[in-house]
Amino acid sequence: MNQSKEQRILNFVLQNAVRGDPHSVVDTIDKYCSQKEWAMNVGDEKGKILDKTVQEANPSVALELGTYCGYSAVRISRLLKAGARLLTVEFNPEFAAIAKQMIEFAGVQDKVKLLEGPSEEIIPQLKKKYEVDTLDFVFLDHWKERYTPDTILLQECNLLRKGSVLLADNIIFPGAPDFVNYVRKSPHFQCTNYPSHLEYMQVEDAMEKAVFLG
Ligand SMILES: Cc1ncccc1-c1cc(O)c2nc[nH]c(=O)c2c1
Ligand SMILES: [Mg+2]
Repeated sequence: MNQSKEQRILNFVLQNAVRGDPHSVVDTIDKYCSQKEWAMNVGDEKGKILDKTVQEANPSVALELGTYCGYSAVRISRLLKAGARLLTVEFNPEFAAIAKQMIEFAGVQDKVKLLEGPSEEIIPQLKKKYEVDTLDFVFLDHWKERYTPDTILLQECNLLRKGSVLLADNIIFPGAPDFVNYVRKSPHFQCTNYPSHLEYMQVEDAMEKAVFLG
């Protein structure tokens, strides 16, 4: 039966990237998705905003909602200090299987824990089952309808501390207007907007950073 787009992306990486080199995996996915088949990786332009935000936060424990093929999990984990870890959540089992192989090929499997299931089920398990105290950084890149409920759930589960950094993708396209309204109106968040473009396209998009104030 014919391959999925995600399997074709993985195969291209396995054949063209350097095993154990996260930079080459990220660059190779960008090459494939800009030249051959579009895919919803955060991409290099927004990826540079992600990089700067991660470096600034310098997290010990980071959470990603929406793993997809593992592009941003590899991109984030290559910036983590020794001993720091990334938990990444993926609902779609096909995507999770691809991402697992992508993460292992990149050689970042010791920094990244891939959790398969719905974010609303996994978030309440983070403290007890995954030994998380609080989260230093959260990348929201799963489904726009879940951005606000999951941000509220993170607070209800006491997973945020003063200074925890949330960064959300796709604020303009596909768009997450309720999330933007929620964090910008909330006295508990200090927000910054980063205009950019949809990955691999000349369509406008943006990222929103929301720092938890406690
Ligand atoms: C799929 C798609 N088609 C046209 C325009 C944008 C998208 C798109 C782009 C993204 O970066 C996404 N990130 C996380 N989750 C998504 O569902 C998603 C969808
Ligand atoms: Mg996205």
